[in-house]
Amino acid sequence: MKLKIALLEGDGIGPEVVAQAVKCLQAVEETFNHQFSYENALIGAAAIDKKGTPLPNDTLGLCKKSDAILFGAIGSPKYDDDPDTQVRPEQGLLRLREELGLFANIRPVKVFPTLIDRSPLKKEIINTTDFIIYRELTGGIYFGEKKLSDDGSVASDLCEYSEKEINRITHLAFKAAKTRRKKLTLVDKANVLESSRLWRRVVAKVGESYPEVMLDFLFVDNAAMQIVLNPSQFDVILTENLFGDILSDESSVIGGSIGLLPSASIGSEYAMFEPIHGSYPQAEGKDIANPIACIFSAAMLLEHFGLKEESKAVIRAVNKSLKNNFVTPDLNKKSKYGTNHVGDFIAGNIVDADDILNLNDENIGLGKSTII
Ligand SMILES: NC(=O)c1ccc[n+]([C@@H]2O[C@H](COP(=O)([O-])OP(=O)(O)OC[C@H]3O[C@@H](n4cnc5c(N)ncnc54)[C@H](O)[C@@H]3O)[C@@H](O)[C@H]2O)c1
Ligand SMILES: CC(C)[C@H](C(=O)O)[C@@H](O)C(=O)O
Ligand SMILES: [Mg+2]
Repeated sequence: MKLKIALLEGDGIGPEVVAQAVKCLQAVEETFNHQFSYENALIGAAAIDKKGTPLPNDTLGLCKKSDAILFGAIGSPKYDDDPDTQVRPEQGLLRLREELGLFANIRPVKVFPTLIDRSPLKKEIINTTDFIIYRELTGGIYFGEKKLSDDGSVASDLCEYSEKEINRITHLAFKAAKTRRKKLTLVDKANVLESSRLWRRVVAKVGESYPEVMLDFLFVDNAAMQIVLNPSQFDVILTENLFGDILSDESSVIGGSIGLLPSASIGSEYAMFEPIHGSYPQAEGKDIANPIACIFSAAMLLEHFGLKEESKAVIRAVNKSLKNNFVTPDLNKKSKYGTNHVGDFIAGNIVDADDILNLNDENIGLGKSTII
């Protein structure tokens, strides 16, 4: 297959983790005889520094003419520490999601058996965790009107949702639940927020078309507790933009590191693949960032294009690195392996299943049916 992939490395550890994911994609090309082409473009603080804007037009243009986008991370302390700055790296990512209509952000959360002792949570609580968060990505408080009074003493961010926005992601989440354990939990704050009450009405209505899926509702404060108390109760979590952002970082604790969690941002025309973590500026240039979230994002990219064996081969190679303790320091403080070594190991172990004897593939995958 031929694929044109836009690489948006961004800031901080972004370029380092994207480089490892590209090594893996190149290994997939060789092993499975595909032809992927890669083109880089600027985004975030790197784009502000060079072009004065966090999403230059040529970056957006490249994304629109590519088959898929692989994104690293954006953000820099230079902007985080200055609340008065008008131009911020994060605006680049948000505008990109909006311009490309990437309304569904799919974040699988799974515990890898080899890492079970790395989690700060007890083994018996986390060992059967396998859920997936469907986070609405182009609406809500992120995109509502922002106001600051003239004297700067009052500020507001509007949280607005339309039936249409809720409908389209809800259908995707129900379809995913149908192929999994057939349970969908809507996380909201319907006891307080009008927008959450609209979510409940719309989701309940859409649910009538998916009678085989059990639908339940959870308030977000309770959900934040349940995720660490009893994560295996969840199958598909559907939620709005801000709640999904927060709950997914929380969920990453279950698996042992945020450096493991990938995501796919999907719309009706475009698809982008992005780790859930940020630019981790403290680690920039130190060769310590975990590249697996970005490598798994590349695996989701492959799965998105129906390259299932290829995606599995990447995940199998990651599993091998975890099993052999070939990991970055976030997973083992004493580890002497860095971002590059781990990336090389994983890329070097991407093989076609046909070439493996006694293949035990039971535990391969980022969980049940991550992409639909
Ligand atoms: N999608 C994105 O690009 C994205 C996501 C979140 C935050 N950000 C931005 O990133 C910057 C830093 O934000 P932050 O510190 O709140 O979040 P962060 O995700 O960058 O880092 C938080 C912590 O998570 C851990 N971590 C993150 N990525 C890791 C990796 N690959 N390997 C090992 N450990 C990892 C580190 O302990 C780190 O201190 C900010 O400017 C923020 O706006 C960007
Ligand atoms: C950087 C920020 C805009 C972004 C978000 O809040 O969506 C990040 O936290 C994420 O999870 O991708
Ligand atoms: Mg986030």
